[in-house]
Amino acid sequence: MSIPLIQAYWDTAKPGFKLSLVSLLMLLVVYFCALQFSNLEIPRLLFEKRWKLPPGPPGLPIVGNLLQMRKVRGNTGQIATYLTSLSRFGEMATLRMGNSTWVMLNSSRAVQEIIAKRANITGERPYLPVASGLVSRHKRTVLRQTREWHEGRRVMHHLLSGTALKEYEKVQDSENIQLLANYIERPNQWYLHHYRYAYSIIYRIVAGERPRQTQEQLDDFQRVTVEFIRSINNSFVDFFPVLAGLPKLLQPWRKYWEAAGQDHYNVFKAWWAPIKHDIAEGAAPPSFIKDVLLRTSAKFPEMTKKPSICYPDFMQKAREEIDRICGSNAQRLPELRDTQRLPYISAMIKECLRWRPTVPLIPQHHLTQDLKFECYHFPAGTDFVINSLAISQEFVDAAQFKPERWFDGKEDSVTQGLWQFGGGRRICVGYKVAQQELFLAYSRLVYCFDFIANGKSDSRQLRHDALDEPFPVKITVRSKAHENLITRLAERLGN
Ligand code: HEM
Repeated sequence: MSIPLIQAYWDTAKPGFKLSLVSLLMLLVVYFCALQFSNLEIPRLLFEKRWKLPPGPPGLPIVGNLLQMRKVRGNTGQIATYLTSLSRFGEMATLRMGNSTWVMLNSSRAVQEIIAKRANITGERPYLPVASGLVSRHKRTVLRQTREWHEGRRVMHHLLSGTALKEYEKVQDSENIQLLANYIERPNQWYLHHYRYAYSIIYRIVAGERPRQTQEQLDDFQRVTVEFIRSINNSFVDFFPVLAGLPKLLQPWRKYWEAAGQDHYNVFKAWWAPIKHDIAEGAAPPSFIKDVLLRTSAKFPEMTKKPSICYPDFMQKAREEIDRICGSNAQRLPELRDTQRLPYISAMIKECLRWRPTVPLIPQHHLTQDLKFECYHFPAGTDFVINSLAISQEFVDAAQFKPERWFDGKEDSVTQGLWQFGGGRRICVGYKVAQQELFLAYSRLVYCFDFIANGKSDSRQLRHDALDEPFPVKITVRSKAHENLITRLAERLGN
């Protein structure tokens, strides 16, 4: 309704109606203020003198820096500029995000000190009524430390590391051969193949069998995963969680997010139903779900990331390294057991993750106790955010893509010197699986395919969460011998 219309309506309204409307509005304001006070945020701010936080950019009253962040959100180039610019305040910078206080960790040292060394008090997530509540029904594992989270995390850790990891090598190998075969059949749909590769591995680990979902179901799964990731820190309400305490009638946003949550639930339920049925019938293969998940609750893996674009010079160097081991005439594919002998490939993976971080804003780590650190004093409730974009600029010649910078004997560990997988108690539980996946994908794609740009693209706009092609690239198989190798292996697997 436009302002003149509201004015006209107001002028003709009966005085009794006006009075009740004004009273209602006043009641709402009082209610909102009471909620703010009971939330402990306001008392905390009133006694702010006790606390000493790092400096940060000025913001607006009430919303703080929220609008600045919202303006750049969704544009990888702009968000990179904004987040990188926060380094001008030092190793840490404070952002007021509505009711929340974000302390951005702009240096590797700060992350090491706050997130890794003090993991016991920085391992919680903030309360996000929309992303965690309405969209995820408090079930997604990236969120708060409920009893379910502890159990889920313990089980996933057991599942995704140690000796279990060795057992997945076969799964990763065969799904990777499928990826290569898909590249030969439909090279222009490369981005879809990567998604299938990542999710097939997780599905096989969890369900113990190859996925049997239709393309439509797969698309739905990808869509809800992307929607969930986009919902994190997206709604205004997540920055003013007290609003979630209003009577439901006064929460106009609720309907939209509840519908999204229901949709996500339906998609997951459709995936889960056939496995559940097989287990009930005793026909399910040995798997994680059969052995463990039924006793806890269904957990769904987070979206995995795709290998990034490779550049010709580095591609050439990497290829020469592989050729020395696998032969330039397609004698065999690189294997996980070759990792130690292919340090350039490992370094290239780390450099891709540093150069264009796939997770620009690592989800907040919520402080559960007051913390004195160096000259600062942080109140419990502060959110620490690993600013991976700022950290990626700490390197010499940071703008350059230089795999060699990682030659320190720890090239094959994606968590050494890199925070792309987070840290502390919340470190990505799947990073070892991801590392193996990335190694197989990078080494084999570099070995078997040629990549050239297929049109203009801005390398700062990689659109990692895009559902269509994130950047234009033309892909051709390196030689007939490489094609034959892939086809032969795919046939042998019956893929
Ligand atoms: C290139 C691939 C990947 C990247 C860059 C990545 C990155 C991340 C990051 C940054 C976090 C948050 C860490 C923090 O808050 O400190 C995270 C959490 C998580 N990741 Fe990954 N991840 C990847 C692959 C995977 C895979 C393959 C799996 C599963 C097999 C996985 C499962 C999880 C889970 C369950 C969490 C939530 C952990 C928690 O909050 O307790 N991720 N990941």
